[in-house]
Amino acid sequence: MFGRREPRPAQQAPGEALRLENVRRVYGAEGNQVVALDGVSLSLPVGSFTAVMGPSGSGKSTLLQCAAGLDRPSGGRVFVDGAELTGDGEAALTRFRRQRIGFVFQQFNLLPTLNVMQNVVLPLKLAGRRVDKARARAVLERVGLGARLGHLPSELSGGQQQRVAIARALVTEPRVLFADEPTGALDTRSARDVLGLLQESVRMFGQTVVMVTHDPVAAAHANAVLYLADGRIVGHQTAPTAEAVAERMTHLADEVERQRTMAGA
Ligand SMILES: Nc1ncnc2c1ncn2[C@@H]1O[C@H](COP(=O)(O)OP(=O)(O)OP(=O)(O)O)[C@@H](O)[C@H]1O
Repeated sequence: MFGRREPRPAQQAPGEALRLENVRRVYGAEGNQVVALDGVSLSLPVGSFTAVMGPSGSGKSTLLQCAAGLDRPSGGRVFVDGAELTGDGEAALTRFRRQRIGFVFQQFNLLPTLNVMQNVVLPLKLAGRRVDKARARAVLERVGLGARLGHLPSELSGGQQQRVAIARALVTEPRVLFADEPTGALDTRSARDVLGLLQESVRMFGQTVVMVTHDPVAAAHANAVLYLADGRIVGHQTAPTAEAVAERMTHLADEVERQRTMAGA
């Protein structure tokens, strides 16, 4: 449970980057509750690239936020690289996040008054870590922005801004990189670049990536797809193709609709 004070020994299998045990998230007060996650358990190996898909409202963002320590589950446990996201209050959770988690948002979330280099080294500063500018520059070169270090976010395209956001997440060498609709605000070509970068970080650097997406083409860049419906994992697919993902999503939407109709009948 969150709120546990005693550190616990690692519960995970070797090579496991992320583990969720029966995670629940219930929003709202008694009598007016929404069950966003209804007992989700999963285990993802180091170096895996997983896409999370499901109909709107199925709990994808909630899953990502709970796994990344941005939100607290109502029940269940989350382990990142063997360590439990313990709940000694917000400060401990924030520290955990800064040390172990990278997060990429749909809307980039760069600080507008800081230039590219300053944005990228910010997480190191916040974590009280040594700011290694040479390393930050190397990461920015890797994402193709080595020549834009002094530019403000407003001077970059959406795709470039997202690549800065990815560099900012990678510079801390996170155990898991979470991305919530990272290509949702991008044109097709920029989206392809960003997905290529995520793939490269997995293939070349053994990064573990978990990405929420609505787009079957984006999901096909992952090694596996997890399907959510009504807060539960209802399917898993390896080596996905865009066509297979689109077909599965169509069936899933039909099935959810059918079950909701039956529940309301
Ligand atoms: N802060 C909140 N308060 C109350 N209910 C919430 C809150 N956040 C999410 N929910 C509800 O929890 C459920 C899951 O939401 P979530 O945003 O995780 O779904 P999603 O699959 O990411 O949806 P989408 O694809 O539309 O972004 C939904 O029914 C949503 O209305």
